[in-house]
Parts: sequence; structure tokens; C-alpha cells
Amino acid sequence: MAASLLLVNNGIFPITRDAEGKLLTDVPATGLQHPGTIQGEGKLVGTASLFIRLSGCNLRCMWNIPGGGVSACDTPDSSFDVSKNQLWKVDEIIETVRHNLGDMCHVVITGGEPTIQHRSLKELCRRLKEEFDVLITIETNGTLFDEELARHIDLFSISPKLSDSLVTEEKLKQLPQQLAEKVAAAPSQKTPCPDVIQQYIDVCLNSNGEKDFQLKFVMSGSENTESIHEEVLNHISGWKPSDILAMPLGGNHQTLGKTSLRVLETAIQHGWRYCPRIHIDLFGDKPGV
Ligand SMILES: Nc1nc2[nH]cc(C(=O)O)c2c(=O)[nH]1
Ligand code: SF4
Ligand SMILES: [Mg+2]
Repeated sequence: MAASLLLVNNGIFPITRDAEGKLLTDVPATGLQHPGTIQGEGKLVGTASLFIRLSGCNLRCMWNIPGGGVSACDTPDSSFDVSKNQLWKVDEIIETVRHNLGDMCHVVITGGEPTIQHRSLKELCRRLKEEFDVLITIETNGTLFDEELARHIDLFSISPKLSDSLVTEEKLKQLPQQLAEKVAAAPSQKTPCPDVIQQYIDVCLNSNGEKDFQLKFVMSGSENTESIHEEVLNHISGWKPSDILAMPLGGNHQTLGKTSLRVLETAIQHGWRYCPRIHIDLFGDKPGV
């Protein structure tokens, strides 16, 4: 059977043509007239990119916001609310990329947790590298590793989720009831997994500089540094402070406004890289940008 992948609704973005090369009637969510956006986070920030967002995640993240309130996973359509997902043949994804890639040299595979679909995903990544001159970034929570998949990836963007992201009764009470029910109903794997993260780092260290990784921590401020060390950094080796990305919690301007400067201060104190989310600055909290 031909390999296929579950993507979110409009899971290849931003695009202006379909798999047959026909112009789509809707302009992309970016509001721009052409396909593509920029990588909004991490070491390749600003790089012109096409995104492929896979559906499904093995975690259910939810954080407390400083000063009150909670912030749940910013891509619910790929984690606990997957009602609109779509099955794509790898061939269709490849053709859609072909008609939208233009001069872009970077494809970001994200989710959800894309490695859940590792069997078909390695086929997609193999084909992307074979047919196009692209670098591939994978955005992963670092709970699963597949050696063959890793061979096709250039940048591992690992965002380990710590105990402060676990769902609790207290947090659930602060969500609208419908959303709370969906979050509560979904199972979540224990996290983080330092042994898995180490496998990613080792692949990079053994790649003659061809592959790189980043460890991107969702943070509210200095209150997170103890668990970053105790739950992850103390258990892994082969990283430098500049591989550690301190990313402010928040999927919209309002929440980012409460966390950004606190996280910036902490990043500077530790020699870590501050990780802005520039797609949210540029386009807001819409999906598909
Ligand atoms: N422009 C843009 N950059 C991103 N970097 C990581 C993203 C993600 O959702 O994984 C993302 C995204 O959704 N859009
Ligand atoms: S790991 Fe990422 S995609 Fe999965 S629930 Fe957490 S924030 Fe959402
Ligand atoms: Mg994200």
C-alpha cells in the first residue's frame, strides 16, 4: 500500500497551488500572494520555509501563565482536537511541495508529534531529500527516536516538555468546559525522556557537522531553570549553552507579553539563546502561518 500521513486541515502551508499545480482560490493565511513563510523559531529563524504539520501527539501540554490563567498547546488541531485531520498520500504531499517550493530551500516537519508516524514520515523525508534541494527541520518533543528517519533530517528541533506542562485538575478548571473535556479524555505519555534526547544529540555529534540540534524549552521565567536542569540537562551530554533555546510561553501577543522579558532575562543569565516566535509577531495566532 502507498505510504500516507495524517495531516491537520490545510496541513501543508502556506501554499497557493494544489498537488496538480492548479491555483487555489483562497490566498494563504499569511495574506501574502505567494507560497511560503519564515521559520519563526530557533537557529534557522527567518529562513524561507514550507511547513508540513502532522496530526496527533502523545502529550497534552498545559502551562500556568504568570499572574494567572493557563495556556494549553498552541496547536490543538494536532494534539487533542484532531477532528479535521486529513489523510494524504506521500505522493500527493511531494507533488504539492513541488508546485509551491519555488526558490525555498527549507521544509519544516512539525505537529503534533511527527515521529508518531515515523514509518510513513521516513518515506516522505527520503523523497523530499531525493527530489528537492532542501534542508529538513523536524519539530519534535523528543520522546521518540527513529534512526532511519533521523538520517534524512538536518536540524532536530527538540522541545522537551517538563513537569510544569502536565495537565492537573487545577489547570483543567480554568479551561472552557468543552476544551477541558477533550484534554482530560486524551492519554499522555510520561515526559521528558533524556535517553531519547541523547540519541538525537549523538546522531549530530557523529555527523561530521552535517546535522545540528536545538533544545527549545517553553518558559515563563527563572522559575523554570531548576527543572530544565534537573529533568533534562543534568542527564544529557554533548550540548553547549548556545544549543539551549529559551522560548517564552504563549501562542498569542497577550500571553507572550507576560512572559517574554522574564524569559529574555533568564536566557541572558545562563548564556542561552532567547527564542522569539516571530511568526506570531508578524501574523498573529492564526494557524497556517
Ligand atoms: N512560521 C512558523 N514557524 C514555526 N516554527 C515552529 C512552528 C511550529 O508550530 O512547530 C512554526 C509555525 O507554525 N510557523
Ligand atoms: S508536545 Fe507540542 S504538539 Fe504535543 S501537546 Fe505539547 S505543545 Fe502540543
Ligand atoms: Mg509549535
